[in-house]
Amino acid sequence: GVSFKPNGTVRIGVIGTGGRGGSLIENFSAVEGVQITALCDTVKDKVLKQQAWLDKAGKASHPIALFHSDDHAFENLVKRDDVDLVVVSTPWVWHTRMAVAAMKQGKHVAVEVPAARTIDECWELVNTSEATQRHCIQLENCCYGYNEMMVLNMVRAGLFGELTHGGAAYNHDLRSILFSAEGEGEWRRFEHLNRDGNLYPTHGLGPVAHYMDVNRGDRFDTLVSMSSISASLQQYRKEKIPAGDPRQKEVYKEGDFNVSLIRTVKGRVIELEHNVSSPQPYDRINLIAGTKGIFRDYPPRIYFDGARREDFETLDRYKEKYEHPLWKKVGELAKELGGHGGMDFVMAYRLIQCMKEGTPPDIDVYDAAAWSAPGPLSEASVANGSAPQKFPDFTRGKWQTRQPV
Ligand SMILES: NC(=O)c1ccc[n+]([C@@H]2O[C@H](COP(=O)([O-])OP(=O)(O)OC[C@H]3O[C@@H](n4cnc5c(N)ncnc54)[C@H](O)[C@@H]3O)[C@@H](O)[C@H]2O)c1
Repeated sequence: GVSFKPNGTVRIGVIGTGGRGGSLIENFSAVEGVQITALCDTVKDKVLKQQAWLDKAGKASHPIALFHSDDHAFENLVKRDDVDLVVVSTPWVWHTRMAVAAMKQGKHVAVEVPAARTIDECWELVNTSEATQRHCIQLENCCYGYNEMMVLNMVRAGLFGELTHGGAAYNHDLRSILFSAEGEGEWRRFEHLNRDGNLYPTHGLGPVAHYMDVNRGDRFDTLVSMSSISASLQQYRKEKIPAGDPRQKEVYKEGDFNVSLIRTVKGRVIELEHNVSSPQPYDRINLIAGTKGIFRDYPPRIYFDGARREDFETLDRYKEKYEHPLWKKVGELAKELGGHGGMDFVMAYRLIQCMKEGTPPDIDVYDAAAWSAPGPLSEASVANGSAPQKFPDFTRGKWQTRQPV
């Protein structure tokens, strides 16, 4: 809830200029009043490629500082006095370290998902953000999707009545990406070697947490989790990767399908799934239900108590009234730019709006910690026969008085 000095121009330093970093650079630099002033990656060519893109797009009228000497070059980027906001888009093991370094140098930081991989890292983010009074924003773009924002509006208008349960997932067939020779294939498959749980909880969970005012009137309390056997990556590898390839020797601990149940302090329940290994269509579930109705996504459909028909209907007849004002305002440009159907630009636009006005962001360090925590908590539950795990109260009691987004 900490406001800060408004920024006329928001000067951004980006750490990690790979696939996602490039897309974030494109979306942030499309927002008026943004300057990308510094770029960092361990691969020099990736930094140069982004610099060339900014140059060609006419967005490099100011000098851009480049860092690519080694794994710790980011420590020099975060020290610069021409950076207001640091964006972190690196492999997961680096997220917390980089976010903490940025805040300690007086910068707000926007970090890719998940912001943390362990409960200790979650606390490190919270403690550092509180001590430095700098914001740690988790870049959860799915909170800015068209359906998610419209449904949030409908929840606020009371259409679903008292909320009782939700559903969330990251079900995405990443097999070819996990075995690719570049990009995420260089690091993401390794997360499957020694971990078994929900490795990527925030895309599905963030929007449901917003519907339920988690950390702002309610709070995640307990989690139980179960994982299936690990089979699909081995099968895929057998079919697609040459016999002598060293990857044939890898042993994957991560089960193909992980399912967790989260109970909130107010007694609501969220079912949370993770599956990046099986052949399947993309699905974040995105379900919210209450005493008056239910919405579920993929495909989007809605049902309200008292409807004459017994089946779900589409969202169409609700769009005029409930389309979110942010989508009304920048939706056309967002769709033109295209990142994940436009949600990436809406997120960038909204975050820059907060940075310009000096107002607290929609997703703060308490959300970053609570939405990332199902990663380590599900691992602990799976390792202990699905035993319940308690969420720490990262807000230290403030969830009871914090106002909804
Ligand atoms: N929100 C979304 O929709 C979305 C989509 C894709 C990826 N992501 C997230 O974005 C992050 C990056 O993913 P990606 O797909 O771009 O992966 P990537 O492998 O393409 O990019 C990561 C980059 O980080 C660089 N890097 C690694 N260690 C570094 C260090 N110490 N200092 C500086 N740079 C370093 C790598 O060289 C690489 O260029 C991940 O956390 C991923 O989960 C989010």
